[in-house]
Amino acid sequence: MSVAHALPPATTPAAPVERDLFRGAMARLGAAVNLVTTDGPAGPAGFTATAVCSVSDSPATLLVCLNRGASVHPAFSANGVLCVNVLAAGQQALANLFGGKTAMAERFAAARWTRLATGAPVLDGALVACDCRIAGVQSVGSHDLLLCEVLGVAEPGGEGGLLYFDRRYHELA
Ligand SMILES: NC(=O)c1ccc[n+]([C@@H]2O[C@H](COP(=O)([O-])OP(=O)(O)OC[C@H]3O[C@@H](n4cnc5c(N)ncnc54)[C@H](O)[C@@H]3O)[C@@H](O)[C@H]2O)c1
Ligand SMILES: Cc1cc2c(cc1C)N(C[C@H](O)[C@H](O)[C@H](O)COP(=O)(O)O)c1[nH]c(=O)[nH]c(=O)c1N2
Repeated sequence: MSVAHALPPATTPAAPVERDLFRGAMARLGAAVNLVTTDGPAGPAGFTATAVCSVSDSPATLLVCLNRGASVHPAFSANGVLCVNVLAAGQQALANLFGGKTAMAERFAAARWTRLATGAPVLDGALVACDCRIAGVQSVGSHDLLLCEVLGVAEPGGEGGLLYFDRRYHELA
């Protein structure tokens, strides 16, 4: 039997699905949890992000999706640099702090930080940190897609992974 005969006929939906259906689908797409930080003329800022992925290894490029309505958005635009701190097992409290409506000083006071070349904060105990320059930005719907050139990588000492799946955190050994 050919592959075509094994598949039902295609349909062509007229429009994107509604928001809650989409979010329910995305809740089943597990992802790493990251603190994305910045510093520079607009001062320090940081937020929790799961919408982060690898784009290209030459040049080394990451994608970070940032809601334009987030309080941190102007700081990332003005500073032009960021660090993707991939969280390790046990760092759920930091993920909640940087994902809520908490004041920026309180977010950064909860952990220890160093810096690499760009000056964006590097989280002590992260699994890995990618120090980046924002090389391009494209707006899609509610979010800005930040295309980030990776200028440096550090391993700040964390062990074990942290995933966000089914609206909960899960630790990986
Ligand atoms: N990509 C994002 O912007 C994103 C991702 C995860 C969580 N969040 C924030 O955290 C809150 C709690 O999330 P939850 O997973 O517990 O439940 P939820 O039902 O609000 O979201 C389920 C999933 O949908 C996706 N999602 C949520 N809000 C989105 C948005 N504005 N744009 C694109 N994708 C989105 C994410 O993959 C999320 O894990 C969300 O309401 C949102 O404010 C945002
Ligand atoms: C687990 C999880 C994952 C994400 C988020 C939250 C949480 C809890 N948030 C929301 C984001 O962290 C939040 O909007 C920021 O903290 C900014 O909040 P304020 O606008 O400063 O209150 C988020 N926002 C975003 O723009 N892109 C993303 O990928 C994610 N991912």
